[in-house]
Amino acid sequence: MDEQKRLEVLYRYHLLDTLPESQFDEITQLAALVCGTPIATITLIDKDRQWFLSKVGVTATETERSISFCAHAIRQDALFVIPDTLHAHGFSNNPLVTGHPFLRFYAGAPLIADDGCMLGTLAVMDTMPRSLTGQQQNALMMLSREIVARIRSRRQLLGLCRQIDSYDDASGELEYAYRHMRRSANEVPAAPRIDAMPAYAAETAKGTDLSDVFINSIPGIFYVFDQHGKFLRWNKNFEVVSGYSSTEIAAACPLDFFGNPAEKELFAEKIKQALKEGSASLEAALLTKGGQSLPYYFTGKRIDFAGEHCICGMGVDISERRTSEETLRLRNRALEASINAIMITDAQGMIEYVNPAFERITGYPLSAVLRRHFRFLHRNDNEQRGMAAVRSAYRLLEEGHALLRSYRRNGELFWNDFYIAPVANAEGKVTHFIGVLNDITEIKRYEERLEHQASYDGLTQLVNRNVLKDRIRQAIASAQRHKTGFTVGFMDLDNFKFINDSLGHGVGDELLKCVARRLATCMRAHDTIARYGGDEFAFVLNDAVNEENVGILMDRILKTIERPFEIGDHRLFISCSVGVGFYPKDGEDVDTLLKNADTAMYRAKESGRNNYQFYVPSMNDRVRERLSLEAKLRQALTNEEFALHYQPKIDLASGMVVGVEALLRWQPADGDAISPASFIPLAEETGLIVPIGEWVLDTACAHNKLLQQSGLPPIGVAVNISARQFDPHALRKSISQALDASGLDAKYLELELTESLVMENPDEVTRILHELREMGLRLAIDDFGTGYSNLSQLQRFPVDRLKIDQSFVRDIGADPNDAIIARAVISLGHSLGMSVIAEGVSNEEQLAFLRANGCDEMQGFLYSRPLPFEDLMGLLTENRILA
Ligand SMILES: Nc1nc2c(ncn2[C@@H]2O[C@@H]3COP(=O)(O)O[C@H]4[C@@H](O)[C@H](n5cnc6c(=O)[nH]c(N)nc65)O[C@@H]4COP(=O)(O)O[C@H]3[C@H]2O)c(=O)[nH]1
Repeated sequence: MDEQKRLEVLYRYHLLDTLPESQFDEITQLAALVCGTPIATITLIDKDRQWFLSKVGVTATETERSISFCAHAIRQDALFVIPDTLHAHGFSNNPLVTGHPFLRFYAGAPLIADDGCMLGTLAVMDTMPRSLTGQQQNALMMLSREIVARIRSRRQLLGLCRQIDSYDDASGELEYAYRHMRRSANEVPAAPRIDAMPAYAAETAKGTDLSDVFINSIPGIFYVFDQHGKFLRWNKNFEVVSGYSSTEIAAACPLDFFGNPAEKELFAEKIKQALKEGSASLEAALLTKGGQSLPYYFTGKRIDFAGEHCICGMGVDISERRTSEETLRLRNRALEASINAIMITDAQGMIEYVNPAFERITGYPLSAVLRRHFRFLHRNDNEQRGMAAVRSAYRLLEEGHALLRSYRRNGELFWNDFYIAPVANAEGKVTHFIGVLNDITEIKRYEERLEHQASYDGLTQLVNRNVLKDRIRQAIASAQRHKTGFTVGFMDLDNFKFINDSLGHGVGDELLKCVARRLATCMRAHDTIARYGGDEFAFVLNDAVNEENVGILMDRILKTIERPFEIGDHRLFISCSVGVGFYPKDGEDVDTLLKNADTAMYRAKESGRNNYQFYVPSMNDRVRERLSLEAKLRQALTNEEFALHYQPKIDLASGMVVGVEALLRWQPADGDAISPASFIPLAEETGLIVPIGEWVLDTACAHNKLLQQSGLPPIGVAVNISARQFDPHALRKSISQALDASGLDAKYLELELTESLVMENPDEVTRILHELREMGLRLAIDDFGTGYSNLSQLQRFPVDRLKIDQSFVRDIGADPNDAIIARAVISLGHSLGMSVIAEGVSNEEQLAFLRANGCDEMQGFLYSRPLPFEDLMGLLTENRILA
């Protein structure tokens, strides 16, 4: 129907701008009562305004049509409900929502005239979001039809009045009818008094008062009682629920229906309040005839009925509400007590609630986040990956989960394991989302730590061997793609074990860290350096295939590592050996490349350490040899393949043998004798030098004691100690054991330490040498002149003897420099209070030079080669004097 036609119909009813009529007010009061709302109106929709034919809880008589909810409701012939205006499209900004009376709930039942024309609505409204039960909705629709029925009869009455007005000769009967009808149509009806009667006996009220049909359709109990507490009307339900008959109710007073004295008193007060203020409500237990207490919500309004103030009231069974309130209370409590942060947003993501855990985790209290979009938690980090899942959940109204970087109020990042789920209303429409925020920052950090531990070396923070292998794999793939190559290097620190053993693991660890840092300074950002294990490092140089350039880099590494390290009070000197392999020349897979670089590194060690070697295939032959030698060496001790030979030391002044040097010989059972120069370095590298060294000490001490026991004059025996044996604790122990077992006096045992060993870490060595001296031993520095002795350090060493290296002795006659050095060593030793011995003396010329320059002792082929023990005994017995 078009609007013009609708307005014509509306105007024909002559309803607009009329005086209030109690027959309509009664219905609005009932509507408010039935639906439990503070506001109810009968609204007629005029051209530009809505006009209230009757109203409860509203002061205005009309508003503009543009802001009217009813203007929307009349567009449909069913009940029009807005559960929450703030979430209803097109209503959240309505001035009646944002301003007084702040409407949050609206339900309007259309007033449909006979010809289908919409006159307006019967509407109930509330300032809280809510819904209506099915029964309440039915009641509202029924009341709206009742209004239309009354409008219709009102119109008929008005028509009749007009007809009667036109008949001057109206009869007295008609006159009476006219007056009566006029009252009904336009004036407050003179409702006949209803005396104490059963509900269905109040015939006089029918037609002009509430219809029995309506009363009995009201959910819950309904009653009207006068100021004296006398029941005038009630519905059938009241009788059913209370268990009392209509006669009993008629004889009862309202307070009889309460068992609890406090509630009785309260109800009496509420009656007074309703009579005085117009309305009152309360929750109390209704006592049935059977003695049952039923939780009920009572509302009562003052009405003028039967010529006096009465209370028209309803009672609704709230057992279910109580249960759901209890459930709600529990749920609320769970929300409040939850350790997870929980937030409730509307369907657009605007926050409506957050629990205390939310404030604890994010630092934001409820007041700071209310009506803000929850995305503020992600600050500028809104484009992170997890946000797509969250947005899609909101868009598709479904559950979602994402790991998000969220930010606390203080700006700190936290990892948010975020779950959201949609919440639908009674009609199945999604109105809200509930979000659970789990702060998993600690777990995430732990995972990162684990990940880091799985990839990085905890000490140096370099990547570990697993990552190194991955990087090599990547480098191979890239080199294959781009037809290029790269370099793999293996680096091992020389004599690291000595530092670790003598200075402790703390110093050793610090040194490794410093080495890692220095190594990093030599590399480019896209190269990889890894700690391979122990004192081994490995690296991958991407794109580096040129031997010359790589050689320059290797030199730089050697020089960098050579520089002294200041660790605590220690100034440490260390060198390294590096092996290098190129892809694809030296291996096309990870393992081969690493193996060959490792082989080259061993070659560098064999070549005197502190150098680098590029891999060449022949190195593998050497490695194979070395491996087989190592296998044999491991068996040599148990197979008793070692022997000691002794080379006499001669006092140059007397020409007499004053001592011997023990030199190790290895005669494998199934092959030729192997020179110590070949197997001692291998024994050092493999650690076998330790048990072998113990055997040497034991044997040398035992032999020397045997010499003394055979009646020969006591002489000293010198034993070589290599760097790997120089673990102070183990060394002291094996020396004590050897002396104890043999019974040899410590003063007859001399230890020969190489100059390089002594000078590498002079502070530490000085301390150990003092300890050894305290045991009564004698100490000598072997191969003197080959290292770079620091004279001030030398002075501090508690050493008895310097041994001029045989390389200087060999060419004394031929090379003037060697003669100068030999002479310098002699005078240096003497000036420091040490005796000086020359080794490798093989001819008279050398002997003459040494004598002429005041050297104290000599040893060498000139007098005797190293001899098996039995031969030594023969030589000493012979007592041959050096001429
Ligand atoms: N050309 C020549 N050589 C002479 C002459 N007089 C002695 N020699 C050799 O010079 C080396 C001296 O020993 P070293 O410098 O301590 O050098 C030793 C020492 O560093 C090491 N070594 C030998 N035995 C042991 C041992 O029991 N323990 C440890 N740690 N090292 C040992 O092996 C190295 C080599 O020992 P050897 O082969 O026995 O070689 C010995 C000896 O046989 C000579 O007049 N002319």
